[in-house]
Amino acid sequence: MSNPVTVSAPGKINILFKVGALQSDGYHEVLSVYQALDLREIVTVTSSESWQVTVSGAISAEQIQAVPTGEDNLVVRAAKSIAELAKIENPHPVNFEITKNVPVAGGMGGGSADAAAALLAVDELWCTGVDGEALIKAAAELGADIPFALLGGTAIGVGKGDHLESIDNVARLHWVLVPMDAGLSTPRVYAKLDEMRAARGEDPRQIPTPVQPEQLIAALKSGDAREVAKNLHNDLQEAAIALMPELSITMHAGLAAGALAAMVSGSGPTVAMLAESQAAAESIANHLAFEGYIAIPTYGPAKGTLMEHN
Ligand SMILES: C[C@@](CO)(OP(=O)(O)O)[C@H](O)COP(=O)(O)OP(=O)(O)OC[C@H]1O[C@@H](n2ccc(N)nc2=O)[C@H](O)[C@@H]1O
Ligand SMILES: Nc1ncnc2c1ncn2[C@@H]1O[C@H](COP(=O)(O)OP(=O)(O)O)[C@@H](O)[C@H]1O
Repeated sequence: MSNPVTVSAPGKINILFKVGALQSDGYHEVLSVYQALDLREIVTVTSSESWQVTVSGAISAEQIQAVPTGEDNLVVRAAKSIAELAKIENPHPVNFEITKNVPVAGGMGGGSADAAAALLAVDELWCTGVDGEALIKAAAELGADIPFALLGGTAIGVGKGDHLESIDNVARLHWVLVPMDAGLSTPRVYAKLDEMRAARGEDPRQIPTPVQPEQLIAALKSGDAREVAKNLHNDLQEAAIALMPELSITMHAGLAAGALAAMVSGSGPTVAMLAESQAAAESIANHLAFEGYIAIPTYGPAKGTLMEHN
């Protein structure tokens, strides 16, 4: 029996998210400025008699129950893609213990982080030696956000969000995250955006390719959170708010509590609020908690997928 392997991977926010044209495969061309956050998922893998997934963590019991524990969990699919890459016909079953710190179905890539951690952990457990490029390709096939969960830091993603270029020397940003009780389905939010675009006479298949956000990149390097705040934008936000109107109330509560800006994270419904400093993030989180919100202060950029001390 081999020793357990533990790997951690970060949740993310999209500091900027532009949605271009709907493609024939049902995906949209996007431009995403991702930032990995210091909120990490931890996945421990052990050889087992059968495939098993257990989920625990700092998030609510309802959220934990929303995570599938069968073959449809991304960690099991990740292991099977490693087996395929390494040409292992009858892979030895794996027990996965997932410790979640990222809100579920919140637009923060928690499932993608679990998958990224599982790819690395199973690769190590089975000693397959699948190399970096093959691993990244397998990641992209499992989900558009998984290559970024492997990479971490701050990066621009184009294509489906999976063609990545790191942005170096990004100053630390302090965020407050407010998860909602219910989740939003990613495909549903994209479909709602297409519907809203069509209703105002835009053809969702003819949206121009998003341009490089030079001003945002300069602001990220300058360390001026106020400049970053001016350049936050998420094309999916209007669709997420249309599906869950109370998001506007949460965003206003964040601004009233002192946030420089508030936006829906990715496909939502988590709201990400940018703070001027760590002290400001803690103060905003305290104000919001007093009003009954769950509010999590954190920061980015954080490291990508990492082996923990095994
Ligand atoms: C919106 C974003 C922003 O980072 O993530 P979340 O905020 O949900 O975490 C991503 O684009 C989601 O990435 P991810 O959740 O990995 O997507 P996938 O599993 O590959 O795809 C789920 C579904 O989302 C839609 N999808 C995803 C990516 C993309 N570029 N265009 C799309 O239209 C498709 O309907 C697809 O079937
Ligand atoms: N390991 C996993 N963790 C969370 N969700 C998972 C996992 N595997 C599959 N899922 C499914 O993926 C959906 C999206 O979850 P998640 O990645 O947390 O959110 P988002 O795509 O909004 O960032 C969930 O509703 C859940 O059913």
